[in-house]
Amino acid sequence: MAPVLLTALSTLNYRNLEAATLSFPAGVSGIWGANGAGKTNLLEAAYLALTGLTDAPRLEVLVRAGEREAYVRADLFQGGSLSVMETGVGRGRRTTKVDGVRVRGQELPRGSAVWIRPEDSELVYGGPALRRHFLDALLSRLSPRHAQMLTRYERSVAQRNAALKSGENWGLGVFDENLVTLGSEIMLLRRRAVSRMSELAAENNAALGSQKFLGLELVETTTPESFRHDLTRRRGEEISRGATVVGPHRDDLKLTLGDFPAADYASRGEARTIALALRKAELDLLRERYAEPPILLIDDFSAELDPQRRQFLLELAASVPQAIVTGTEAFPGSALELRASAGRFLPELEWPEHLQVQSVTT
Ligand SMILES: Nc1ncnc2c1ncn2[C@@H]1O[C@H](COP(=O)(O)OP(=O)(O)OP(=O)(O)O)[C@@H](O)[C@H]1O
Repeated sequence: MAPVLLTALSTLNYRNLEAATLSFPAGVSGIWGANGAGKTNLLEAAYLALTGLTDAPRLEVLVRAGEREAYVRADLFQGGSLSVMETGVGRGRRTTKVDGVRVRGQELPRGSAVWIRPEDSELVYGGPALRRHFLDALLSRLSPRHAQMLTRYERSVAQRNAALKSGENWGLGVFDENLVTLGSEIMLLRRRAVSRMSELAAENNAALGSQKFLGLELVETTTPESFRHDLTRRRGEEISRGATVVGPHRDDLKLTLGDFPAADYASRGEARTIALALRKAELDLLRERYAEPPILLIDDFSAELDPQRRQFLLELAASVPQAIVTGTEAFPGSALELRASAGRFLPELEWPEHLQVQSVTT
């Protein structure tokens, strides 16, 4: 099967990026430049165009200050043909098109990219919500059914919480039915995925040179069998707190390193290794599911000072059909090298002479 490739990325009014279309070859594209040049923004734009996903707290932060709408377009070579995916975002709204036809965001090919970032360490140190989000975002990309269940479950929790807050407790039974049906299925899907993910993450952690075993465990607030009973049992507490206190929306993905919880005991370096092991597990699972490795986006390679993790990233980038890697220095072995400055990305030779880095002779 032909590999999945991002052949071109276009952006307009996207954060600090100058309106442009960049072409990418197969292999590794290295993008380097000073802090604040727009390297992360470029990968974020590529990830949004490819998957429809963004972690931005509000869509309008993606729009260049002073403008009303931003636009990203990915030309994707997949399954032997080219498709054009376009996303437009503005305050609280988004439109997505594939080959000119409007689609819902979930209909984009979600297995097409994995984004590795320095802030992934927060998966270890951050709260349960971050890990739940990691797990559910991945599961939603692996299974449209999970994505659908999750949306409906979250809506049910919100409605139930509103009823609990308003004191309209007579209707809770109807919400409970929905919650138990959807929540139980989510728990089962999560259990299956975590079981495979923990094998892969442990392997990757060892491949990264860690001597300690990385364990992943789903910590559930209830089970499919006892969900209904637990809702009834804790009704008094729920009414006084105005919130649904059991269910998959309160579960955690606990990480242990050796004998200890990683969140409390892992060093910065160990946390970075765990985060990389998790992201690589994400890539492995997407590759297993879609039979094709996703496009790999690696942000700020040069922040990685540890030789073993650097080597791991180098090999990982070389192992997939296409990777785009950013850093403050050139990435070894790139098929394409672009220099970033003030939202512009050009091959070194194409920079106007007065903007080129002067070599200093002593
Ligand atoms: N909506 C926006 N409009 C205009 N500029 C923005 C917007 N959002 C972010 N920026 C600016 O984009 C610039 C580039 O940010 P980016 O995170 O991409 O830099 P970077 O090259 O990855 O830097 P670093 O190496 O420090 O990670 C920042 O200076 C930021 O202020």
